Amino acid sequence: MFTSLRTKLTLSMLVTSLAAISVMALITPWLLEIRFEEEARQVHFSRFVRLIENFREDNGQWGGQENALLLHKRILDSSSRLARSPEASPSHPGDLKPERHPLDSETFRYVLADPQGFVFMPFGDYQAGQQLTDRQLERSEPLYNGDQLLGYALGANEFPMTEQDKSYLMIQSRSMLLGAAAGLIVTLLLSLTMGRQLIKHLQSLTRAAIEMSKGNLNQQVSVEGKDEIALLAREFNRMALELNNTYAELKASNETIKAQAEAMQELSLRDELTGLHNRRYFNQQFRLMHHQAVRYGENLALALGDIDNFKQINDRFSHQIGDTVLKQVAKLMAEEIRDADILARYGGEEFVILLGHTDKHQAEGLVDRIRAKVAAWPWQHIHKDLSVTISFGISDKLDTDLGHSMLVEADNRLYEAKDQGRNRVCI
Ligand SMILES: Nc1nc2c(ncn2[C@@H]2O[C@H](COP(=O)(O)OP(=O)(O)OP(=O)(O)O)[C@@H](O)[C@H]2O)c(=O)[nH]1
Repeated sequence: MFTSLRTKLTLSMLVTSLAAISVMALITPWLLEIRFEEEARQVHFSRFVRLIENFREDNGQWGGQENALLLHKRILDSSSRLARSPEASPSHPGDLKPERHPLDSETFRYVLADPQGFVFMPFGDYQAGQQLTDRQLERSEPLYNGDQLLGYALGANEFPMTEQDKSYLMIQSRSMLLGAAAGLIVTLLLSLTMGRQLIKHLQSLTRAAIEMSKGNLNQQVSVEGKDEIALLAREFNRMALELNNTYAELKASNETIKAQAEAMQELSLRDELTGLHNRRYFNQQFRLMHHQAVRYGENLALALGDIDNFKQINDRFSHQIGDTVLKQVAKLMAEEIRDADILARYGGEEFVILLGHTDKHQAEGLVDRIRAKVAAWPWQHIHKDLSVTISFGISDKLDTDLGHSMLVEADNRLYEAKDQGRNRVCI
C-alpha cells in the first residue's frame, strides 16, 4: 500500500504522536482534577482550621452543640460575604485567602467531633452526638491548640468544585491540549526533516546498488556520522571497492587468457619454420572458399608448389641450408600474393596458394611470377653452389566434393611440371 520508506516513517511518527497526544488528552484532565481536588481539600482545611482558631479566640471555648451552631452561623455569614464580594472569584485554589474569602458553605464539608470522637457539628449522614468509629477517626484530621487536642475534623469524600474551579480546570485542560497540538506539529516537522536525512542516505545507497547491478561497479557513497546507516554505507563502499578491484583483476586475467588462447590458436594454425599458415588452416579456409565459390558460381584457383630436388639440397648442402631455403621461398611467395589470397605450407617442401575470384589462367600469371622470382633469387648468398627452383600445378576445377577434385587435379598438374623438367607451371 505505502511503498516509500519515507511515507512509512512519516506515518509511523504521526500515529505515534497522535497516540501519545490522545493518551495525554485522556489522562491529563483526570490527573489535573485529582490533583486539583487534593489541593483544594488542603486549602479548605487550612482555612477551616484558621476559622476555628478565630472562633476559639473570639469565644474562648470550643466543642458542644451551642458552639457548633455559632460556628455554623459564622460559616454561613462568611459565605454570603463571599457571594457579595467582587473579589471573591478565585481563579486558583492557591488564591483562596481565608481572611478575605472565608469558607463557602457549598465547599464546607466537615464533620467536627470532640477529642472523644463524639460529633458535635454534623454534616451529611452524620448525626450530632454520634461517635466516630476508629476507621473514621483514622481518616479525620486532628485539630490542635498548641499541644492540646481540640477534636477531629472529618472531611467529606467529595469536595464539589466551584464554578471558578471548573472554569480554571477547563482552561488548564485546553492549554495543555493546545500545547500538545503544538508539540504534535513540531514532532511532525522534526520527523519530516530527520526522515528526509535518513532517506537521503538510503536513497544514495539504493542508487549505487542499482548501478552496481547494471555492471557499473565503481560506486562509492558518502558516509556521514557513526550510526547504522553510516556503518552500512562504509561497508558498502568497502565491498564495492573490493568487488571493483576483483572484477578489474578478473577482467585483466580474462583478457590475458583470451590473448593467450588467441595466440595459441594462431600458433596452432602457423608453420613454425616459415611463419606461413599451416595445412590445418589451409584446409579450413579451402573448405569455406570452395563452398562459397560453388554456391555463388565464383572462380577459385588452387596452386600447389613443390621445391625442385629439395632432397638433394638437403643432402648436398645440409639440412640447415634446406631450412633456410624453405624460409626464403616462403618469403618470396608471401611478397607476391594479395592479402585476400591464402598461402600455406602444405607439407615438407610443398606450398599451396588459394586464389579467390581467379581462374587458372589468371592464377598462372601470378604463380609464374613467383616461380621466376625463386629461380632468379641470388641463392649463392647462402651457398655459392646453391640454386633453387620451384614447380607448380594449378587447378580451378569446382565440384561438389569439398574441393577434392581440385586438389587432385592441381597435384596431377604438379607431377606434369616435374615430369616436364621442373621449374615450370602447369595448368
Ligand atoms: N630441410 C628440410 N627438409 C625437409 C623438410 N620437410 C621435408 N624435407 C625434405 O624434403 C625432401 C623432399 O624430397 P622428395 O619428396 O624426394 O622430393 P624432391 O627431392 O624435392 O624431388 P622433386 O619433388 O621430385 O623435385 C625430403 O628429403 C624431406 O626430408 C624441412 O622442413 N626441412
